[in-house]
Amino acid sequence: LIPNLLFTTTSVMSSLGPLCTENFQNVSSVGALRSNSSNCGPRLNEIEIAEGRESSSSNNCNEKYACDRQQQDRSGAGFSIARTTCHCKNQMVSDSSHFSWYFQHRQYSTVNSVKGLRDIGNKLLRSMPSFVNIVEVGPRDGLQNEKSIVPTSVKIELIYKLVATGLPVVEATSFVSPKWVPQLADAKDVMDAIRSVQGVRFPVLTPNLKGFEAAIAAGAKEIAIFASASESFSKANINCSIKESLARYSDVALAAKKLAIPIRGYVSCVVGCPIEGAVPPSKVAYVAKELYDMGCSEISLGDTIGIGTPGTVVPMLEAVMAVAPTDKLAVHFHDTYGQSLSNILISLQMGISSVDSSIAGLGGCPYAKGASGNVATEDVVYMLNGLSIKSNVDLGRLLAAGDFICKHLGRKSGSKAAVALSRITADASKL
Ligand SMILES: CC(C)(COP(=O)([O-])OP(=O)([O-])OC[C@H]1O[C@@H](n2cnc3c(N)ncnc32)[C@H](O)[C@@H]1OP(=O)([O-])[O-])[C@@H](O)C(=O)NCCC(=O)NCCSC(=O)C[C@@](C)(O)CC(=O)[O-]
Repeated sequence: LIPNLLFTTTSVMSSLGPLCTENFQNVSSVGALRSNSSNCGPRLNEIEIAEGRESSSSNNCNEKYACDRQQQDRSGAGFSIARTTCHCKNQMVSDSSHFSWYFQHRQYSTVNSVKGLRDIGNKLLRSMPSFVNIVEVGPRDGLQNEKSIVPTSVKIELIYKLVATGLPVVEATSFVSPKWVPQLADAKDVMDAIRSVQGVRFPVLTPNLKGFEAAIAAGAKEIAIFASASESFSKANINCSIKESLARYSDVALAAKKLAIPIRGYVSCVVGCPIEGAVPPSKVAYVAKELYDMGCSEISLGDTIGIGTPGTVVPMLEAVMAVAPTDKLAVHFHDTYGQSLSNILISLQMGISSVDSSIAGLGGCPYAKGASGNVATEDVVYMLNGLSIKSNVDLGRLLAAGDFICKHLGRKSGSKAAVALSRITADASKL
């Protein structure tokens, strides 16, 4: 391996200006765009490979960088990697506020500059939050649709691995009818195993008082209730009308309040329903307001079948923001049409700072035929890092968690970032 080798992964933002390397087709980092002035370094948010060395933070490394561009490589899948050899007195630059990870004895880190982002004269980017709270839904939403029952021990290990990434919230399981969702029939055992884990919130889904009581008995400290903006989906998912569901949830909310248990509320089918088609924003706003008035501390807006685009998400968010405070809202996108990251980006631009996602893009609702997985947590973190938005989640550890569950399920990761990063690592090991 060549020492001091720097790899840069990038995604298209070419309209923001030329880079110091010719024909750079992809640039993922706003910071990188800013920093790529004529002297070529240091790039911000680059993925660095510094074999066997600790990355160190250095503010004055900029002047000490000598940057010899070597070549641009194009892998089979059209993914381009610019290979650049950089020499820096203090070795690779790393911002300790960003992630680093270890893989095959090399250290990877992204370098990013919050200041860089602030300096950007682009009001769309400036309007975004500086921190995003990621709600990991993999162990629940991700696994609930799996045909073969995943052993409880695997679910527990997955949760431990997710906790180790720094994720602040991991939706652990559901206390729903095992006749409806057999995969999560082991909810009590999962909760037993994570009872003593501190510092992470583990909300669980409760569809009624029976589920609430079981969840509390199992040690749940936070619950989630889930209504729909579509009548037909409400019937298919929880066997009652929207009105009946809200009455049920009102009882659950009351019981939760008595125990000071925080409640997360979901609205599903926020842009479309697998049975009814388009769902008007006013219906979403109605259900969101009901949940807000019940005392939900956060309301997650779910594009259950992943058909939304920024064109449909914006009016939906506008309608909901008119009835509930923006800081109480989260977004929950499935990636059926590959729109989830653009939908998240526009949501961030509208002031949302809480995003649901699922490790390796696992997921799908058993009662929403054809819906694909949730947006992958790895992809969300990769994008946030590129935007200099903190999440305190370690991408390397996420990759390990995704790898673990994908191996168990015997399938490829649904995260594009995870697949691409594993390819880079494979390339690097050949050098
Ligand atoms: C709501 C019910 C229970 C109504 O189901 P039901 O059949 O109308 O309920 P029931 O009261 O007639 O009870 C039927 C049986 O279930 C039992 N039961 C009843 N409640 C519970 C409970 N809590 N826990 C365990 N068992 C329960 C109950 O005791 C009874 O058992 P039996 O007497 O026949 O032996 C059912 O429809 C259900 O569990 N649905 C959950 C479906 C589900 O989990 N779907 C996936 C959620 S994903 C989602 O909603 C979208 C989201 C959140 O991810 C966001 C997005 O992507 O948009």
